[in-house]
Amino acid sequence: MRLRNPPWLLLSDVGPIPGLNDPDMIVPVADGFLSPEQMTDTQIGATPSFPTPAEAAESQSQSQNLSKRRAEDPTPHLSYIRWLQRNQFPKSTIERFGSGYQDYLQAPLQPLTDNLESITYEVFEKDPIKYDWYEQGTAQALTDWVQQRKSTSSVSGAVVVAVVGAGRGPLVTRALRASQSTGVPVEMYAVEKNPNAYVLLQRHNELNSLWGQSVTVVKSDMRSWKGPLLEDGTQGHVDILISELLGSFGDNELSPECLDGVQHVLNPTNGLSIPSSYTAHLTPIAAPKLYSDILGRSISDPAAFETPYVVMLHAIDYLSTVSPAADEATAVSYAHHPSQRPSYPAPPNQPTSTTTTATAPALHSNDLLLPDVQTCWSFFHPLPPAILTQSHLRRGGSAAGGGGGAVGGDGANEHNARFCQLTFRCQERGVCHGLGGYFEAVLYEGSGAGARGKVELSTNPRTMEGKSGDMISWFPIFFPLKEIEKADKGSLF
Ligand SMILES: C[S@@+](CC[C@H](N)C(=O)[O-])C[C@H]1O[C@@H](n2cnc3c(N)ncnc32)[C@H](O)[C@@H]1O
Repeated sequence: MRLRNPPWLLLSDVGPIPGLNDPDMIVPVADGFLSPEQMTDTQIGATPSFPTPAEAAESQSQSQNLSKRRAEDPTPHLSYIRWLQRNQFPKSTIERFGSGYQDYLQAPLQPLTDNLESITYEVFEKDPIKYDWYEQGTAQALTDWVQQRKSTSSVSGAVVVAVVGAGRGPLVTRALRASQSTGVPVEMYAVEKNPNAYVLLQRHNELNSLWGQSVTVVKSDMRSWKGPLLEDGTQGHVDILISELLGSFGDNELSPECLDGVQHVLNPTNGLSIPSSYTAHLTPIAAPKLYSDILGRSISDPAAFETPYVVMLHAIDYLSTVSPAADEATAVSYAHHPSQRPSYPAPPNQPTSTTTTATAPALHSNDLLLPDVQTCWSFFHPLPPAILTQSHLRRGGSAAGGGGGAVGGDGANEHNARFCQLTFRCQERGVCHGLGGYFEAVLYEGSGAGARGKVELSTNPRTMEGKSGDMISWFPIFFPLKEIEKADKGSLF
């Protein structure tokens, strides 16, 4: 009932529907039948208390003040189904935001190669969680900086902060707010290579009272930025580099490559990056709808199966699951789990006396299990200087490395190549059409006495609720398999 295209519901063995052809007997749509799309948020969000079918029929007839004939409700089954449809469980924020995007395959963004459009930034900026978390992480980092008495890279003593890949500037605003709320002064830089976004950054600097022309806006690829220009004409360092260059699978929008390229501006002793690390995660899924869509595309596009897709996974099944008991930490964060939902009353054909004590319909055993989402690999920033030195030696194919291979012409990026082998156990028979991919990121983790925990982002269905529930900026990624894999109960992938 909550699907984008709601299903037809066929009632069988319910007897004739009196007056089916009598227009007076037909319950109008507004009285009894609303598709999920027609419901308002309040209707969707109303907490259902689930009366018995008889109560549903009665309250409906009362509230609608129908004629006596209608009050008797010759079709309580229909009334009940309609009532259920009106009282569906609330949609999560991402379900509301992604309505219309379910199972819609999109090519991942390439913000390094392409310049994003203003509307794309506007969509990012609607995220109710991401920017708050960045502000919190930055505030913690600034507080720790002062408490740990670290020296700064500025003459004034202010902490030098640069937002690299600033877009239209929301992270700059959040960093300035963090400075304001913590009372730690900052010297602020905004670096952006997209000429359209650069113009907006300049405008913000002129018009936004919080920015107050205090931000140095730099139009540059971060990898060729030399760092803050000092009064004596030399180049200084940055204390905190803030970026948001993450793709649905963590590194797939080239965050590691960009941040490695700007690390030379970072304060070599105390400099830190927000985010400080990110990890990629996978789980095998059955996704027949996505598979047939990609199969269709492959007729005209031979690379259709070699392409990862960003997609709001919907009509899928997790093939490998684990019991919540095996993982209490993640079970706690699984607040929308079906087992925690209120129970529906018994179906209409049960006697009234038993419906009041009815229990929830039997859940499929898979409903009680969590997807087995495993970690593939991690990236950390800043990198140990020795790794970057090695990378520089490899650039251009020097004797110290070179050869290239799969990761680029000259081997300078070999330290960012990753592979992994994972084993998944299948609980039920199924067909694996591909892998669902997710990421987790640590924005900031305090250290030492008084540290206030990690500030993290996650799209991993196992941990998202606890780390950044309601975040909407990223849909999962889907890696299709060209040769689909049949799996038996208990088999291993
Ligand atoms: C995902 S957007 C994030 C924008 C903004 N920080 C936000 O959170 O709304 C990434 C931004 O980084 C910029 N970017 C990507 N690679 C870059 C590079 N090498 N140098 C400078 N900017 C870059 C893109 O143009 C884009 O504006």
